[in-house]
Parts: sequence; structure tokens; C-alpha cells
Amino acid sequence: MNVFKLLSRSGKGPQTSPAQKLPSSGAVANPQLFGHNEAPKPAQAPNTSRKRKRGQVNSEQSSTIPADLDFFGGGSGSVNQKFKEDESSSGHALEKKKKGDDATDGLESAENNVDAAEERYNEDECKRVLRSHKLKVVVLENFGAQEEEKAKKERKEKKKPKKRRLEKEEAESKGKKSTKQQLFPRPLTSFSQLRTRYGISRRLAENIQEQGYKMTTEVQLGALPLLLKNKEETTGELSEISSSGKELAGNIDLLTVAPTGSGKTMAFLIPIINALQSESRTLSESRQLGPRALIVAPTKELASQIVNEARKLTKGSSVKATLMKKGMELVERSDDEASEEPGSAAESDEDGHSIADSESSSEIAAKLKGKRRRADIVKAAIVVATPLALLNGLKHQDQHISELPSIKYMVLDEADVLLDPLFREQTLSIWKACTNPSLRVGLWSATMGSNIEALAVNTINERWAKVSSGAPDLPPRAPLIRLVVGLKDTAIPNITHKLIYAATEQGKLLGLRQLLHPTATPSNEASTSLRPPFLVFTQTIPRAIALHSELLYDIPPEAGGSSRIAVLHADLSSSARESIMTRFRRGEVWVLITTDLLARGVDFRGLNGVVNYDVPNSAAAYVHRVGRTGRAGRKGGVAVTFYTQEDIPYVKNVANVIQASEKLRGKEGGEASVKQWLLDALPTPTKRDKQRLKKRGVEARRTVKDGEGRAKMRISTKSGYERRVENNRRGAKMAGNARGREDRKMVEAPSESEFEGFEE
Ligand SMILES: Nc1ncnc2c1ncn2[C@@H]1O[C@H](COP(=O)(O)OP(=O)(O)OP(=O)(O)O)[C@@H](O)[C@H]1O
Repeated sequence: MNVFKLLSRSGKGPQTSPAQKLPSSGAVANPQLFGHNEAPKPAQAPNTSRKRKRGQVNSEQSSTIPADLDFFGGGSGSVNQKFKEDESSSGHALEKKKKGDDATDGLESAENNVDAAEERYNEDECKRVLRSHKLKVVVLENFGAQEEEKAKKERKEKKKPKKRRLEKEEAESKGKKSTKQQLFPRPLTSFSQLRTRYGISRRLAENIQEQGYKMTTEVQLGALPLLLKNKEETTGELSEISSSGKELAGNIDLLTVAPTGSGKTMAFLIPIINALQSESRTLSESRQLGPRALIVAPTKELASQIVNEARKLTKGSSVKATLMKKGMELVERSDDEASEEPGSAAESDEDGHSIADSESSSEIAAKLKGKRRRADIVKAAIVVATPLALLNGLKHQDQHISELPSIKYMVLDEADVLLDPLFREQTLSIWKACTNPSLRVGLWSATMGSNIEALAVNTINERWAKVSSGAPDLPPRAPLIRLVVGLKDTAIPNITHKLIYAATEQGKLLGLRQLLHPTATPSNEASTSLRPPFLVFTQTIPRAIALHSELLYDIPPEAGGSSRIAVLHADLSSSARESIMTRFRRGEVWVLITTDLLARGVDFRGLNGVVNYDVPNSAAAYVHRVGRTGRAGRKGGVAVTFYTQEDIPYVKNVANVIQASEKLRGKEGGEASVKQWLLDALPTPTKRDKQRLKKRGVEARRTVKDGEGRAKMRISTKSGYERRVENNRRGAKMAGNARGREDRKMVEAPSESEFEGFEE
């Protein structure tokens, strides 16, 4: 169906080139964002001593590599060629699987080929690959080594006279370098290496292979080698930063900043699932151990998406993942504290964690009359939840929070928002409740302020001070490593940004209608390039609702009419939210109007665009909102941002992000969508302005009434005068109708003998 023909009233639709690639056209062969234009390196002498293994591609025989596998950008350079061999062999394995061949056979041949490629890595090549993919790994805090060093120094210094000691300290603090130690982990260029190099379970390897991914994304390429234990090298990459590198290999806290849609979910799930699988071989063993990994996400939508991903990767294994819902508990409670709410018993989860799944509501009600219900205790190894759902499962009536000593892994997905004032208290309470001394933490997001890094370091220190007191035999203290992919806090380079001045609220509505009906303005560049499905973001829930009712009848009935447009916000019930998400994912809804509820993490793979109907509240919010399109390297996504007179004090935030993202893409000067003159003309918001905007949004849009009681910043194409005339007319008509009904009642009042219908 040509969506655009149906949307454009003329029926012709805009002319699009058949070659135009949109995110909705499907996955791209190369999900990576950087490293495509890598210059080829001089060829290295081939390793002739090694016997070629079964299925391995000979670089001399096959000089032409399929374009979709050429992810290091052509040329016969040593590293490029080696990875191509590696990839083509694993791609071959994938193809085999598609044809119905035995999956394990494919795995084996890929593993054998990777073995061969592995041998030819050297440190310089690793560095080059990491650089070309814009990966930077640094040691943010090396707690263990710092403590060791401090203790050593103290012992030494005690022996020196005081004067000399003070002089030395002063000199040291003056010359202290702030540069962080950089690490160069061996990049993971193929998923097959997960088995050959890190020995992940066969089941997990098969589940990954079933996803059909041809190559690792940048964040997977950098994070997985840091988080997994290398089965061959006993010291691992971390030997560089600690004498106890052997114990630290794969045993670190990681703070990752990587672009939106770059596959961070897989990157944090694989190491956790692998570790949990090696702890428990059978399902009953795993259930006995209870929850051992906690994944915290800011919204229900994101949490349920993570659970789905985790279930794909844990299929057929002893490890299960569950979504924390109302009526589920993480700790045992006394009878007095058990939930009294019958509604909370009604939710059950795929892994059978609810007591209510086989009972009718009347049975439950009857039981509850006699005895308070004991909530269901979660047994799954991986628990995914929003901070509030988790705290509800941990808090007691007297407000004290139970400890969770069984949790060994905690992931904060969208860590910057979870540690932002909005969620900070809840998140830190959860973090502190995880009292296991070997707790490993992962903080992941596409944006991360330096204040969040500092907060993470403080929290890790505080927690350690608490858990280590009175526990002498603790494992070595893990370092905090930071991995950054690309340019920190920048929008992905593979989408097109459009910043459009709409002057007024009515101008924005007209602009959005032009996007919906593209042939009405063929000259408008923005309108010809945005295709449904797309998301529309507003500042508040009332504005999302108002915009939805304004646009409800804009889609012609032949195209599905009002069912094609929907609104999703936090005031809707969970089931309504789930149903809208499903309809949007299935393609039944084409335009989804929402608030920042869907700005983070949610993965709509084929989303063609994002419209910022209201300017986002921060640069980070822009990065996340527009990152709903262009996922996994998909090209052709469009991000349109409307701004009005009221937004001018703040719009520079957004303009700067667009400029940085276009620079990353190589679009500068005349080609850039935000011209330098505009950037120069826009006022720079102060720190206070930014803080106010982040907290409250554009103030004018929050004020519903002005001093004279008139509605301001309303979403409507009609002027205030037109609306008043219309309201007066409507009022007069309603009054007339009411009078008419009264008159008719008098005239038509039935006589007592007349039939008046059946009583209910
Ligand atoms: N190696 C891969 N090759 C191709 N696609 C991948 C690969 N890894 C993950 N994906 C896909 O990329 C998409 C985005 O992944 P994911 O949701 O994990 O991104 P993210 O980095 O968490 O994004 P965000 O910052 O928006 O939360 C998903 O559809 C996922 O299935």
C-alpha cells in the first residue's frame, strides 16, 4: 500500500526515487555508524604456517567481498581483510542456517574460522580498529590500585621527617595530571568470537545467532571484550591496570556512553546471561538461587522491551528473565504486610510468577476475605523493572527497604535519567539495597553528564565503605571503566535534521499538517522526506491529547482514518499503553503522538521520523527523541523540530547538537541544515535558563490561561476570535435544543395508559 498516495488528497503522492532507503525498508547490512571510510592499510604478510580450517575463506582466492560484509570499508589492508574473512565466514554460517542446515554446524565452522583470524591480532591493529570506530576506553577510577598505592605510600611516608613530607605533597598536588589511563581491549569483530575467545555457552551462542545479526555494532565491539572473561589469556586486558588483572578480567564496573540504537541492550545482556548460566546449570537450581541480576529502566515500555530481548537470548536455558509487575515481591514479608489489594493479584508473567494465573477473581476475593494474600516471590534470575516497581517490591510498611544480597549484577539503562533528580532517590535506594560485596554495576546511556560520573563514583565508594566494614576477605575492588562510542552527547550521524521556524502555535499545526499531506506543499523540503510511521513529541500530556484530537480526522477514511493516529502518555492505563504500542509496532498506527515517555530506549525499528512538535527540554532530550529513528545503522530517518517565538531563548541547545551531528557526518558549511549565521544569531541560554527549561519546559506552554482568563498557547488552527464566535454559536444552539426538548416533553408526555417499555 502506498501510504503517501492515501495521505495526499490528490492521490498522486510525492515522487520518491525508488533507490531512496528508509528506516522502514528494513535492516541494513552494516549496523555500524563509524569506520566505513577507513583508509586501507598496507597488506601484511599472510600467516602461511597455519593450516586453513574447514569453510575458511581464502583472501587470495576471493578478492571480491560482498558489499554488505565490507564493513571496514574496502581495501585489502591487514586488519580489514582479516575481519572480512572473519565476517564472510560467519555470514556464510548464517546463510547455512537460513537454508535449514544444522545450527550447530554453522556455529562450529564460524568458530573454526575465527580461530584462524584471532591469531593475527596485534596491539597496534587493535588500537587502529578502536580508533576508526571512534571507541575510547579509559579507567575512570581504579579503586583497588589507588587503595593499594595509598597504603604503600603512607607506610613509606611515615618513615620520612614531617617537613620533607609536606613539601613533597605540595609538589605532587601541583603537578597532578588529570589525564586518564587509556585501555585498548581486543575488539570483538564477530559474534563467533564470543564462543572461541570467551567460551560463552553453546545455547547462548545459538540464541545470538538466531537474531540474524551479521556483525557487531561499535558498542558491542568495545564493551563485550571488557565484560567477558577471556578463556585463553589468563590476565586479560585488565592486567594493564592492576597487578591483580587475572581476577579483574571481566570483573569491572562499566559506564558506557554509546549512540542511540547502537545495540547497547545486547551488549549488557550477553555478559550477564553468560555469567548466570555458568552459575546454575538447571532451571530448578537457578530458581533456588533467586534473582541475581537487576536491570533498571525508567519506563514500563522500555523495561518490557528489555525483558523481551532477554527472553530471546535465554531461550531454552536455565536462566529466566521477568518483568517486575504489581503484585510481585522480591523479598518475603510478614502476613500483616502482605498486599491487601485484590487487583494486584491479577497480573501474571510469562514465567508463572503470579499466584493468580489459574484462579478466578471470585476465588481470589473469597480467599482474601479470610486471609491476607501473600504476594508472589520472584524466582527468575534476571529481574527487569522501573525504579518504582522495584521499590514497591522492597519497601515495608514502616518504609524500611529490604536488602537484596543475592544481586550480583545491576544495570542502569538510561543511567543519566535514572540518576537525575526525578528518579535519583529511588535509584540510589535500590543501589544501596544491593549489598553483595561483589556487585558489578553497569551504567548505560547515549548521554551522560560529568555530574553523573561523579555521582556514580561517590555511590560506589559509599557502598564499598558499608559492605567492606567488618568483611576482611573481600574480592579485589573492581575499577570503574568508561567506554565512549563516537562523540559524547551527540545525535547519530545517519539521520537528517530539520529545524523549522513556525513562528506561532498555529504555524506549528500547519507545518505538521503539511508533513501529513505532502503534496499540498511540494516545495517544502521537510514535507517531501518524512514518511509514516513517525512519532510526534509534545511537551506535556494535555498538549499531546489536544494535538491528537486536532489531527484525528486528518487521515482520509480510505487510509484508515482516525485509527491511524494515536496518543500515548503516562496517564493512560497500562493495558491501553501496551495496546497502543502493539498497534504502532504492527504498523496499524502510522502517527503516534506522545510525550517524553517514549523518548528513551524504546526501539521502533522501522520508524521513519520524529517530529518535535514542542522543542525538547534539553540537548540530551533531543538526542534521545531523534534517536528513535535511524536505529542499528538504518539510513533515511528524518528529525523535524518546530520552534516558535517562545522557544528562541532555548533553541540554541538543539541547533548545537544538530551542528555536531552533521560535522560527524561530514556535512558542514553550505550543506549544513543549521547555518552558522543562525547559530550566531541565536541567544546562548544561561545555566539557569537550561535548568529551568529542563525542569519545567517552555513556561508559556504550561500556562493554560493568561491574566484575562483566555487560553494561551492552545493547539488549534483557529484564532481566538474565531473560537469565541464558534463557542457563542454552539452555546446558543445548545440552549435552543434544550428549550425544544422541554417543549416536546410537554406536548408528547404519554398518557398513563400508553406502553412505556419494559422495566429494567
Ligand atoms: N549487531 C547488531 N546488528 C544489527 N542490529 C542490531 C545488532 N545489535 C542490536 N541490533 C538491533 O539494533 C536495535 C537497537 O538496539 P538497542 O535497543 O539495544 O539500542 P540502544 O543502544 O539501547 O538504543 P537507545 O540508546 O535508544 O536505548 C534493535 O532493533 C536491535 O535488535
